[in-house]
Amino acid sequence: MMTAQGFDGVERRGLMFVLSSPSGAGKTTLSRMLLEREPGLKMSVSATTRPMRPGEVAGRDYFFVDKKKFEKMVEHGELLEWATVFDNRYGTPRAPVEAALAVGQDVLFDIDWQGTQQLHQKASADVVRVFILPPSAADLERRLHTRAQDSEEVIRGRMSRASHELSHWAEYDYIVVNQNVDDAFAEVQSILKAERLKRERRTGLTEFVRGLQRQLEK
Ligand SMILES: Nc1ncnc2c1ncn2[C@@H]1O[C@H](COP(=O)(O)OP(=O)(O)OP(=O)(O)O)[C@@H](O)[C@H]1O
Ligand SMILES: Nc1nc2c(ncn2[C@@H]2O[C@H](COP(=O)(O)O)[C@@H](O)[C@H]2O)c(=O)[nH]1
Repeated sequence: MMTAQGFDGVERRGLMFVLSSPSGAGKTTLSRMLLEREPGLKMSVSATTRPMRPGEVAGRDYFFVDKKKFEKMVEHGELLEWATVFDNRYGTPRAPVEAALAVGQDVLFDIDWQGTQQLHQKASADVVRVFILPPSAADLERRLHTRAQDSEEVIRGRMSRASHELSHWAEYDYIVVNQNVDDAFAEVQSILKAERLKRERRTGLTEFVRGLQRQLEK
């Protein structure tokens, strides 16, 4: 049983908090804000076969591996989920996620709809799925350009896939439109806080309430 200590001292199961969106809608930005401001949350660092972008750090942003190494990870069952996205392979290393949940941390994922489906099939009760929408197609394209980390060709490819990515919005528990980043962050943070309080994952509630009753009946 994977349990976490809630901030109020009531034990609960750790949760897997997933952000998905079309490329450029703001998952990485919102993830960084969450990690800075939410204690008890750990980022799942994915493995990928895509080339490193300027400014990215191996082991922090991704584990950059070649195709052969990725295939070995799949073969050995080292990935909790994996998918091909924009012609590259991406996958979630299993061990760090299980280790974090075991010591009572929640885990944050920036993964696509295919990975989200796989996680949900494996552990639906512990997965919270949030889909981030851009306010408009023009904003999405502008954001991919201002990020200035991908070639024109890559940006065109991502824009042409955006509509297909969007088509999976209804598979998610929550939808956040990222117009103003502070507003979107506040919404995502509220979702996390509320999900942490859900009765079903607060395994220590029965004991906590019994304790209260004992005190009241003295
Ligand atoms: N609300 C916002 N308003 C304006 N710019 C934003 C907003 N949110 C994020 N951005 C900017 O948009 C760009 C893309 O954001 P980000 O890298 O977070 O997207 P992403 O969804 O993680 O993309 P990818 O899936 O390609 O990794 C970044 O330059 C980021 O600073
Ligand atoms: N199924 C998975 N999808 C992943 C994983 N890590 C990242 N992603 C998604 O890939 C695209 C592109 O990411 P980028 O960093 O190249 O812009 C984006 O939608 C990510 O959410 C993963 O481990 N599994």
